[in-house]
Parts: sequence; C-alpha cells; structure tokens
Amino acid sequence: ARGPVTPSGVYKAGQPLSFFLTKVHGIENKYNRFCTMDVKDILSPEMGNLTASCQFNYMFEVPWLMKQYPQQFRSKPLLLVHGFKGANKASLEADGAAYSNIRFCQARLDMPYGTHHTKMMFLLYDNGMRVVVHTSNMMEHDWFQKTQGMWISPLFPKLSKPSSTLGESPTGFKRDLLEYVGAYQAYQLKDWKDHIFHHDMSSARVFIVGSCPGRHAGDKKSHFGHMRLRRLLHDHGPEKELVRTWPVLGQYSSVGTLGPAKESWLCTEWLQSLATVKGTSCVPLMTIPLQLIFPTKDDVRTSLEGYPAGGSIPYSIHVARKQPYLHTFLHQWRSEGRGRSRAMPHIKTYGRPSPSGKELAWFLVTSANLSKAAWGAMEKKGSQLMIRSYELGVLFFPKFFEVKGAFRTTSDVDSIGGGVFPLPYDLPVTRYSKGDKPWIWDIAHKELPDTNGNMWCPP
Ligand SMILES: CC(C)c1cccc2c(O)c(C(=O)O)cnc12
Repeated sequence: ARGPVTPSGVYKAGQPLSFFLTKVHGIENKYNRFCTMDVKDILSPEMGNLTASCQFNYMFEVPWLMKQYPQQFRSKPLLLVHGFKGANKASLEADGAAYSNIRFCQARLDMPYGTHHTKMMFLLYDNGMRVVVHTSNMMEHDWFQKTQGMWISPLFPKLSKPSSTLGESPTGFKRDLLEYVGAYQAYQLKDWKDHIFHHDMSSARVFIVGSCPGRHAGDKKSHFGHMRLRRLLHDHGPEKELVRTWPVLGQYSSVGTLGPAKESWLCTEWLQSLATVKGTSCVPLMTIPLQLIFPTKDDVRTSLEGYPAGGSIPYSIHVARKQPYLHTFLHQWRSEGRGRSRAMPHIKTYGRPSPSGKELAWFLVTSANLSKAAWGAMEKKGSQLMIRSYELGVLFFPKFFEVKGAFRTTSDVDSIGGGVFPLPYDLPVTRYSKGDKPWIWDIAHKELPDTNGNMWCPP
C-alpha cells in the first residue's frame, strides 16, 4: 500500500497516537512510509512557520543540527538545553558561538552521576506551538541507522491571554509540562514557560512521565520517576483481572547497576511500579513475567552499522558482571514487522502487552534506560525517591484514545491506522538463544567480523 509521502501527510496519517519511528536508510522503502518521520520532516515548514525553538538533549552536533532546519528558519532564536560541565560545556558553547541565534541553558545536575538525558523540542510558530518528546541525540548518527521513537504533539493554538488553567488537557499535560520545565529552576527557560502558559494544550492525550534530579518526598514523591508511573497506573491503569497474567515489558539501550540481586530493586521497587494496576500496587510480583529486550552481541555484529552500533549501547562489563541475574530476563531485538531488526535500538520503551503481544494495556516511550539514576531509588524506608538524571517520556493509555480495554497492536506496517498501536518491535518477544550474550561495549569482540568485515577492539 503506497502511503503518504509529505511530512504533514505522514504526520496526519499517524494521528491520533502520533507515535513515530525515525526513518532508516538502507531498508526497503515500505518500512519508511507509515508512522516514520525524519528530523527534517519535524522541522519542515509544512508543520508550521517556525519563529523560535528549544532543543533539550544530551549530545549536540551543532553544525549538523543547524542544517536540519529549513534555510529560512536557521536565523530564528534557538535555545539548547544540556547537562554538560567543564570542558564539554566549553566545547559545546564554542560550537554555538558561530551562530548568533543560539543560546544555551545548562541544566543543574547537583546529584553525582546524573545526566541530562531528556530529548524534547519546543517549536514556536506564528500560529501556535508544538512539543516533540523523543529519543534521538542531535547528531547525524542517531537519526538514520537506529530505531528511535518520537511523540509529536498536535498544533497547540495560542490563547488570547496566558493561563495555567485554560488550555489544560484531560491528562494534565500543561500542568505537568510546566512542573517539569520548572524543575530546572533556570532563568533561560522563563520565556518558554511563558509560551507554554500562552498556549491551549487541551488536545494532548498523553501523560508526561519525567525525572529530575533530587530527593522527592511527600506528595512530590509521585511526581517523577517510577513512582510517577506507579501513580498514573494506579489512577488510569488496566483492570487487575485483565492483565493478571500479562508480562511487564522493558526495552532499553543501556543498563545501570541495579544491585546484587533481583530483589535489590528490579523485581521489587521498580517492578512493583510497572506492575501497578487500576486502584492498587499490591499485585503478586512473583506471578508477573518480566520481559527485557536488549540487543545480543550478534544483533549488534550483524546490524546495519556493525559493531559501531554498540558505541551507543554503553553496557559495561563491570556492570554486567555484578548482575548475572539480569540475563535471565533478556530477549533479542527483533523488528521484522517494522523492517528494523538490523537498526539497533536507541529508543527506550516500556509497556504491558498480552502474552500473545496482540494487545497492550499501556505504553511508555521515554529517554529513560533501565537504571536507578533514571527511574529513582527509594530512600529512608520509602519516604523519598532519589533521582540523579533528567529524563522525559510520554505515556499512552487506551481510554484516552477512545479505545475500550487494551490497544490492539501491530508491528506490520500494512495494518497501521485506526487506533491500532504501531509497535517498534515484534511481539511476543524472543528469548536469547543458547550461547547468546548481551552486547557489552567495553570488551573486544574478535570471534566473528561485523557487517563491514571489522572486529571490535575498544581501547
Ligand atoms: C555512557 C555515555 C557516555 C553514553 C555512551 C554512548 C551513548 C550515550 C547516549 O546515547 C546517551 C543518550 O542518548 O542520552 C547518553 N550517554 C551515552
């Protein structure tokens, strides 16, 4: 089936879920038609006449980024929000100095080992504003040979006067976005907070799930990280009976130190949040299958990029050695339906699929990898949640898209549309085969050559 080809045509065809993957070079065209967008599509004049923009991200290649904007938008004010310090900060600011329209905002990172992972665009037009929450760094290598995800908001029209209540969505999107941006406590973001105040975001149907560094206690404990997801699942999640035997699914491109045993954090605090159902978090965790998708060494070796794809999948041998229990939950990266089995994942997603994978009770696309730094770890007998990094994702519940019960899913591009959820990968998942090993980025891989005939010999 030939699909729409213009940016606005593809965008419209992806409504109302508006969950897209990035286009991938080197695969059959049919896999880059439905529910896929490129950075140039997002910034296209067809999406709006840009007057200013703000890019939250981790890594930026400034000259490359500027070239992604249409010529006529390259002089518009551009704020880059990053978490760099010292030499990295100086280097980024030097890159930006060449462009008089670029300003910087350094996100405060006062917790050790915290990172500014959040990937978000604010796009201000002459007739409204758009928000994009995604998973790609602002560098060429993140946008054309990997599997990356994005949610693109509707065009939010301008209000006649600023308001914190007018223009609110059924999911509290405006309030939650303001709270997230407010967490930076950065004067450089004041204008963008005003723009948010000034726009009608009532058409947003996703929930914001963010993380920001700090020790969150009292009611704030459920405003960020996995406790935010626990609260949202408690308030809007699936019926307990519907999902009793359904797995919890996690898919990510890096892993942190999760503790010496699965009971340290993964299968207690974290799984307790993700397994939460409407009205209760008290579910028998032992009966819930945990399915984690993470590329094997061979997935990376045979990928479009070959071993260098593993340069963006930073799982360290020092971390892997401390948690062999994790490998019992691992499943391969498979995306035959989307033509992306060889486009390594940099997307991060979590959800509650049925055992067959044909239904989905909820779905989260986010910057957050599987780490305590990103999701938070409880302290002081569960009275506070300690988070180290900035993260941002959006959460889809069926009922906010007029779907009763669970989403029906597909990973087959030809059956996309009509409220069916376009999965980035094949479900049900495929366990690691005997002898499969998770990709580890800081050890040599010299048994077999990769797609380009090379070996992997990290320094
Ligand atoms: C371990 C760190 C330095 C790292 C290595 C490779 C890729 C990374 C990456 O892609 C992100 C990100 O996208 O936020 C963040 N850290 C990344």
